[in-house]
Amino acid sequence: MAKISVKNLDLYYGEFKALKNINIDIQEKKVTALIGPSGCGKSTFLRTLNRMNDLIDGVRIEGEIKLEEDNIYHKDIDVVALRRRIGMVFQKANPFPKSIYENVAYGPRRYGVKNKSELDEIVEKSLRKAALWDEVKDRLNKSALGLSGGQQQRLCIARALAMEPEVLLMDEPTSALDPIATAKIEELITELKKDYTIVIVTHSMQQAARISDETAFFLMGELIEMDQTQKIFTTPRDQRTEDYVTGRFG
Ligand SMILES: Nc1ncnc2c1ncn2[C@@H]1O[C@H](COP(=O)(O)OP(=O)(O)OP(=O)(O)O)[C@@H](O)[C@H]1O
Repeated sequence: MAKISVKNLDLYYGEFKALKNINIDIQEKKVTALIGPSGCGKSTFLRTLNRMNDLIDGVRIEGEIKLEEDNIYHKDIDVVALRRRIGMVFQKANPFPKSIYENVAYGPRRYGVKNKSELDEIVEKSLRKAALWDEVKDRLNKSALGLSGGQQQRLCIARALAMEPEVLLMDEPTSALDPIATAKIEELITELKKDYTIVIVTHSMQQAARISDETAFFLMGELIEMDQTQKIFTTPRDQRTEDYVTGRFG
């Protein structure tokens, strides 16, 4: 089933057309990988899904994106509520300079959860889901900035999960991490897709092949091809996809 459905999407930065007539269905509770050479529009596309591009001056968007039945660019949509439903994790882990506990409790508290035991429960549940609880349970009140890079990234995932999103957007979440920390995040993503729909931008084709169910290949603002990951990496339909996944360009 399509969780997000994108129809005839164009995006302009001023005069520059960065996305050209994109049509994609993103499947519920699957991992969808976005791949393609630098500058092809992967991050721009990812950001259209929870309207993060709204924050950039001069951006114009045409076309339609639906989250289930809701048109997310409809003028009456509550963007804050939308971003609760579609959470995001960035390339560089960006914990707040606060305690581990406060990083996770921050969002729920802002949305009105005041009760301490309720917050404790959300914090524990989110950290467990992010496979971080065992490593931090004895130092919840220590600064998040004292964690390793990989732990910080899992904390950012826990912070996103605390908002109980339906979709998680990840923009190159492991590109700043070593292989062991990367493997942990990949394992976590595979676990999380049981409950969440995940869209991940990655520069690593090995990573896309390891963790995603569907892969979309972008080139110069166009979606060239999208299919089951295995198909994209073994028998793609388009010559340009084949050239890219076999390393002949990019
Ligand atoms: N804020 C912006 N203003 C103007 N142009 C932008 C802006 N952000 C991105 N672009 C342009 O849009 C195009 C797509 O950029 P985008 O960052 O989405 O590509 P990408 O595939 O994610 O690249 P990378 O893999 O290097 O992160 C590029 O030509 C880029 O220069």
